[in-house]
Amino acid sequence: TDMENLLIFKDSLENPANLRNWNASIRPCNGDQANWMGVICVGNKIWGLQLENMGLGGMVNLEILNEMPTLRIINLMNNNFEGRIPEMKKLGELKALYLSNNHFTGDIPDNAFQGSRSLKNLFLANNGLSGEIPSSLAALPNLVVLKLEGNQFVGRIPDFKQSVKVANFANNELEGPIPASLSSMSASIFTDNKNLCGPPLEIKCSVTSPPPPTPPPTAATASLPSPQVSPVYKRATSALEIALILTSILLLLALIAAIIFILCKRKQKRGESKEWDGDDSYRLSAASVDQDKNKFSECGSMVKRNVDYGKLVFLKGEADRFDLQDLLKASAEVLGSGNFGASYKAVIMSGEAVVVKRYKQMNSVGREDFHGHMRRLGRLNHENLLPLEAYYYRREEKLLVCRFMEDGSLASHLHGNHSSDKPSLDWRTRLKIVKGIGRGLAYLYNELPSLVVPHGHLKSSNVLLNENFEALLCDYALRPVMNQEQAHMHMTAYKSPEHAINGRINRKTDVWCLGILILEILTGKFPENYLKPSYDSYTNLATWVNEMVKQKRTSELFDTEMLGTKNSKGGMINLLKIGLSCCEDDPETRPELKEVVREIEELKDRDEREFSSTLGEVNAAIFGRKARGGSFSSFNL
Ligand SMILES: Nc1ncnc2c1ncn2[C@@H]1O[C@H](COP(=O)(O)OP(=O)(O)OP(=O)(O)O)[C@@H](O)[C@H]1O
Repeated sequence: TDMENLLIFKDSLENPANLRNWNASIRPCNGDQANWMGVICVGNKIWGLQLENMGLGGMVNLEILNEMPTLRIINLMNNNFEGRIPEMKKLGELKALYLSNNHFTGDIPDNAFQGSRSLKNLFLANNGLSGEIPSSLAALPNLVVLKLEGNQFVGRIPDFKQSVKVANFANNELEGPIPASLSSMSASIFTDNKNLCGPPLEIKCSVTSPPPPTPPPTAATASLPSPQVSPVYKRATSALEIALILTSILLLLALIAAIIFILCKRKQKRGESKEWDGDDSYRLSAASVDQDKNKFSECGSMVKRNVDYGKLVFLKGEADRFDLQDLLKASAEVLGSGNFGASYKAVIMSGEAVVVKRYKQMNSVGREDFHGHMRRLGRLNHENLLPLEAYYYRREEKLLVCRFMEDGSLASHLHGNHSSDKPSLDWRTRLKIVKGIGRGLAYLYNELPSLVVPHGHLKSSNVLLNENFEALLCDYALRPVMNQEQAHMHMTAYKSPEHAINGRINRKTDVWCLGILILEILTGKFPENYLKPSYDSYTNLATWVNEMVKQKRTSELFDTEMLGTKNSKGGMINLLKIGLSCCEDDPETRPELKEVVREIEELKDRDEREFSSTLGEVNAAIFGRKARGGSFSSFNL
């Protein structure tokens, strides 16, 4: 059984301390819930192994995994596994094999991947693999991502017939012409090899003579440590060049000293006045904050005793309704400590309730650019956006203020406890919310065309609801001012497959977030539960939905707490298809946001079509679309 196989696998490990709960007394899966660490379950079947970064090692018995035909993902990255890569050809349905950053060695048999017809992602980077790249890889029909960098592969790169989207062959000992199918890729993925030639490299291949040696690096790459930098080139660094470098360093030091001097002078001029020299057009002046008086205790910690600080900057052109002191005096309630800092509900003297969000990691732009961006956000005006009312700037910390929404977030409605006061959202309301989200997003795309991800952090806790269940997006367009590292770690956009695979986000990334949100709204499942600690593109809510559809369990997908679904299944299925199309791994096959919003607008809450008649079609649509190239229009029933 799978359980026995996994126990054999565990026994072969040197240090399985992290797999303590793998024992015969508990079943690995309980439905979709995993009882065993690192096991992904779908319907009591072991669907994946997510054992990244677990300190596992040794010459493990990977062959045993071949006996588990339900496996779709094997992720053993960042461990200390040794030995040879097993032949995985028995696992015809395996979609992703992640073995990068281990100590696997030896040749891979040429036919090792014969029959791995579903394999999409293969990560073998940074091991000690040698021999030729197996030609069976080049014939895999669905391969999309191939990472082979940092090994000792020799010989030629086989001619990949399929359309591999992301690949890396760098840092091996490969030689010969780069196959035409890979010639449009970036040259950087072929760097540091023995003797590769042909496009995209600028080295021409010669048929008669051996390929020319690697040329000396260009100025742009000269400073990078590279084993390919020729010793001749190194010697060519003349005394004159060294002298030039030294002179530049001296000039730079002089410049820094001058800047420090000017800054000190300026500070002296300001004297003891701690007035914040903000943007005059916003009449920013200092306001003394007496911390002892504040009841806003948590937030009070943001200010130091007896220091003057700037005022809140109001963005809506109205007279300042309250100031920082009012906020500090207000009774405050912690709404949550989000990923970027805590959020508070503060009720000020007038009885008005506002939300104050503290951000400590919002320093990616200087003061002027920050003000500029806030003003830009302040100009936005749409019924599906929660307006940013005011902000407060300090280098170490920013506060963003908006209206408190009594009716809470979409997340609390979907995942909170329901009562007669707060019943579960019915289908009609869910569709209305989706339409509102779509309109809000489309507006952001129109108004902020220069942003790669106009929202960037779309998720159900950032969709608030008013008393009529209209959706209002919040926390939008903050990416440009957020610290890179924080953004990468916490913003929803950075959980997209494109970011997981090649570290990039793009204009379709918000579409992916919208897709996941639609699936969350329909299934009632919380997407974070489907993101494993070591996120990869194959473990998200969409993967689970796709799997359920494949198993013909579509009727089980929908949130059982969703009321008012009678005579509406056609619309629900159509929305499910739209959601799944937004979650295509490959951004190019995802529809444009405009197109998605148009499709959503066309949905009706009453769709008389019979559920059963659409079920077969959704299966066909989901599994046929890849073969048809993923066109959105292929979803039309
Ligand atoms: N204006 C608002 N009115 C009512 N509730 C709000 C408002 N803004 C945020 N909330 C709720 O307050 C809670 C905390 O929000 P916060 O933005 O700090 O964190 P988050 O959305 O959970 O995560 P993240 O930090 O990633 O944005 C969330 O449940 C959110 O839905």
